[in-house]
Amino acid sequence: MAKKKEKSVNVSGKPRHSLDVNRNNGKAKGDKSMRSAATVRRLKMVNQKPKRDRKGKILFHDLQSKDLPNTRIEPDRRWFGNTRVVNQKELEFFREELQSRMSNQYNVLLKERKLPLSLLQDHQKQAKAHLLDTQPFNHVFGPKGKRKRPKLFVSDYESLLKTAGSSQDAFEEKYASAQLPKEEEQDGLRDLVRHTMFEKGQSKRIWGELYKVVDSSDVVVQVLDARDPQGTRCFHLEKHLREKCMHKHMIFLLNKCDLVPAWATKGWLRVLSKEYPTLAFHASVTNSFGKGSLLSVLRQFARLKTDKQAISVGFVGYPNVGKSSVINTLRSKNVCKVAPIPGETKVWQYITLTKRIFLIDCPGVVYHNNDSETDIVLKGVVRVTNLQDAAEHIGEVLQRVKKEHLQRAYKIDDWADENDFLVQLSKSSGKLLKGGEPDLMTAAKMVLHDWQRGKIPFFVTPPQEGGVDPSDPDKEDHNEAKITRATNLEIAETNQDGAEMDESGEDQTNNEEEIRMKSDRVADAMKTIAGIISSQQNMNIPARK
Ligand SMILES: Nc1nc2c(ncn2[C@@H]2O[C@H](COP(=O)(O)OP(=O)(O)OP(=O)(O)O)[C@@H](O)[C@H]2O)c(=O)[nH]1
Repeated sequence: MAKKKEKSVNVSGKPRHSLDVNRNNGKAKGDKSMRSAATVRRLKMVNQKPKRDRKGKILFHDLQSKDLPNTRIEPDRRWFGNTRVVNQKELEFFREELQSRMSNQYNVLLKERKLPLSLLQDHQKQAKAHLLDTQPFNHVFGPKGKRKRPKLFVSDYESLLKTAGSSQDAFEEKYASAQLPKEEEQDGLRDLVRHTMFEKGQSKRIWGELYKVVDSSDVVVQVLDARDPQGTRCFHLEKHLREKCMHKHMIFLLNKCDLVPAWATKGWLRVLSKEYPTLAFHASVTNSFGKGSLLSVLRQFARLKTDKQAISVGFVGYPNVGKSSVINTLRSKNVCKVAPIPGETKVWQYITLTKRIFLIDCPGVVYHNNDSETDIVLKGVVRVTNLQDAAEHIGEVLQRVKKEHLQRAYKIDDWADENDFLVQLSKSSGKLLKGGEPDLMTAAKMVLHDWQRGKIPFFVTPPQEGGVDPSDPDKEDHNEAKITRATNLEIAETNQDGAEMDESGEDQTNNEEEIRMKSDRVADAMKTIAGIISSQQNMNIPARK
């Protein structure tokens, strides 16, 4: 039997090799004279040596797999849920495109929360040097990186310390000399006068009211005085809205356009429309101008916010520019208190215009700037009755207003200086003190009152564009094309990404459909607004003759 068995395994009849795993076939299990299969395998493993080249570098090793598994795993966007993987080029393109879209006031971002806006903002927030802002990606990180070493201008630590010390001394010297005159100027009395009289509309309470109104509004209407639109603008608020509340819309309303010539109003409309949609307005319950246009614009904004039951429209601006008057005009009745003195509106108030539009009146806010006391008085921020040195500001009035207007308004032919003007005025108007002395203070207040109420014609001329004389009505057409181009609307098509991200086919189609409808609606609304704005410029604007 043993012979038979041997034949079946070892056909050749030769003794088996000591490294043959089947060598002990047929032996009893406990027989230790032969290597077990496990021992043979272990020994084989130990004896396996790698093949090396002449320099000793391993060419291959039996224990090492010849086809190395690919340990790099391809990124798959599905791991991250609703995200996309983009390369650096695409990212840069996205940033530039979105930045340019957002800087245009005539664009509206739909589904803003679905856009990775942090990609835009985060990189600005980073305290590091913004290398990629100044150089393309390939020049900074790519294989052909061209980054230069910083120029330190010092060779060792000691000289670095020395340079730092001397530059600090130079800075302190410069800073101290810059501070000195300010400290000298600050005498307590002057400060007190400035505080009580000229800081109206700047209190914390008033700013609180402004932010309450801005926070509650979907559309912010900045009411500007047509006589000095740039002087009554709040750049601070505009920046705040641009940076922090991009979903809110802002429009400019050039009120009191009846006090300036039509060409000046049209000029300002052209200039300001490039930044925000701008409308001309004359507030009056019985005989207004621009009411229809403003109502249509507000209705278009209401159309944009279909997700809301109603929109709120906040009216903000300098004191006395006519915010309350505009609201009264829209409602065609006196719902807000109006007065020819600044600071009449004390707190914000809600007024219902239609079922879908609420209006909010805001107290007048004065924005921090470098205005002199006379500028503040002439912007109508201060109540003239409270002025203690009204005559001081008359010189500026005489400078700003054309002589013929003053001659016509006060029936004075000529004057040497402001004092002479006031003396003549007080005599002709009977403003005399005891003993027949001219009451210069009362005469000066009379002039300032007339200025604030628009009885003395004055306005700031709009900047000229491309050498066109703004006072020349024949040349107005040159600018017409420009404004139409400026108001040409583009809609940010950034929502495509949102649609792409949806995995399920049906949802995606619904979403795309919804987005397309919304885009169409936004495009329609914005086009209508642009149409209203450009058509207003062709209307007969009520104007001072
Ligand atoms: N000529 C003219 N005067 C206007 C116009 N709009 C307002 N006014 C006058 O400007 C003055 C101030 O108007 P208000 O509506 O009280 O101004 P406000 O901005 O609400 O003022 P505050 O209460 O200080 O915020 C009033 O005497 C109005 O009659 C306008 O379009 N044309």
